[in-house]
Amino acid sequence: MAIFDKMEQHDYEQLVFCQDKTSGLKAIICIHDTTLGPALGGTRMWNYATEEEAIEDAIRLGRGMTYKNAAAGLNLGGGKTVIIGDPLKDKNEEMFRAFGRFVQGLNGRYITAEDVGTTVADMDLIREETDFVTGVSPAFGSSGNPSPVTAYGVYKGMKAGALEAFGDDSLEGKTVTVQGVGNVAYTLCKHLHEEGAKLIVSDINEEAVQRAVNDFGAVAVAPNDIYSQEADIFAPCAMGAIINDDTIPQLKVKLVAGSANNQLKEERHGDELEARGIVYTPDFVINSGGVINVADELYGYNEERALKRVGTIYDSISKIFEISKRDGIPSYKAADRLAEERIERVAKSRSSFLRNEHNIISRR
Ligand SMILES: NC(=O)c1ccc[n+]([C@@H]2O[C@H](COP(=O)([O-])OP(=O)(O)OC[C@H]3O[C@@H](n4cnc5c(N)ncnc54)[C@H](O)[C@@H]3O)[C@@H](O)[C@H]2O)c1
Ligand SMILES: CC(C)C[C@H](N)C(=O)O
Repeated sequence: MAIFDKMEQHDYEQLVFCQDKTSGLKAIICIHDTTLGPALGGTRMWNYATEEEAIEDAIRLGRGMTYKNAAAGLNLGGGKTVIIGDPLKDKNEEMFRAFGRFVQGLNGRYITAEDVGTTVADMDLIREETDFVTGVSPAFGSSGNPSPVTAYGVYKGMKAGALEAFGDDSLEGKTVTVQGVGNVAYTLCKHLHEEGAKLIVSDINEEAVQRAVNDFGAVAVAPNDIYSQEADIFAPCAMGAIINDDTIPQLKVKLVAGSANNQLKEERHGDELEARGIVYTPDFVINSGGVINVADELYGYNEERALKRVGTIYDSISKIFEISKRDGIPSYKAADRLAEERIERVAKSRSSFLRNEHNIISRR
């Protein structure tokens, strides 16, 4: 793998490889772009089959955070970490503390939080070693687990998507297929159930499926059968690249709206959804509730302020559909444009300020 070629392709700033023999830590921190501010993005722990797969995930996710933070109007750049290992078997205290020391070594260029496979308890361990972590226990004045807030944002964004797809933003009576009923999707299912939606769920974890069946009357299907269900909305809430050549022809829905990062395997899959008349709510906009919530900690966490801002995901998704129609481009491109234009504007205006400008870290 030609790593510098890859970094050059999408203009990545920095990849940091972190190794600690005692704890077994093998982590890759990707800092994609810090034009808007320090790179904020979660830490994913996953049992990657190869190191190449881990690097690929880190860089795709890191770039996604640049776009997410920019589109959300945050003064933050984008980055992400992947830790190679099984989150159910390989975690230990020393691992997260060693990771925290690596984060501290970056002196604020990167700020971490939760992602798939990591929890508030892991963030508390990281906090023992660094100031640059969010999503730690509320007892430390933090916002805690970002997942329920992400779910609230996805719910709001799904309603905006429903308005576009069905001409009405009510989800009552709609059938929603949910792929992966983990931390985010469990709360999403709760909102959908409360509004009167019917749920069809799949997960590779049988316990997670059972919980959704028991708590929300969801119908369970096998993981590979989730795409072909007769439904109105598909909510991908597990891993990325699930909108691809195999899955698109199976979809019978009119709307794709879920929390997973990097849902489109390639950009052309966004074009394909558009061509088939399936409305797509861009992933990094609809799932930005968690990062908006943890970013609020950098100003001294205020729940009311954070939730109010997360609620505006409805308007952001609607705005993307407007740009999409105005410019005659698919929604994923409209979202990219929104983020890229903001980064360009800020980069231009910054050139007229002094180097020690007002920034989020200096205000902590
Ligand atoms: N947690 C957040 O605040 C947040 C914020 C933004 C985006 N996201 C993204 O949302 C997605 C879900 O995050 P989460 O925090 O809920 O993670 P999670 O690990 O709690 O949940 C993911 C669930 O997906 C299941 N899963 C994995 N592969 C599957 C497959 N092939 N088919 C069906 N189920 C499968 C897992 O068993 C798990 O239950 C991830 O892509 C994550 O990056 C999360
Ligand atoms: C900063 C975190 C809340 C990041 C989150 N896992 C996301 O992908 O947005």
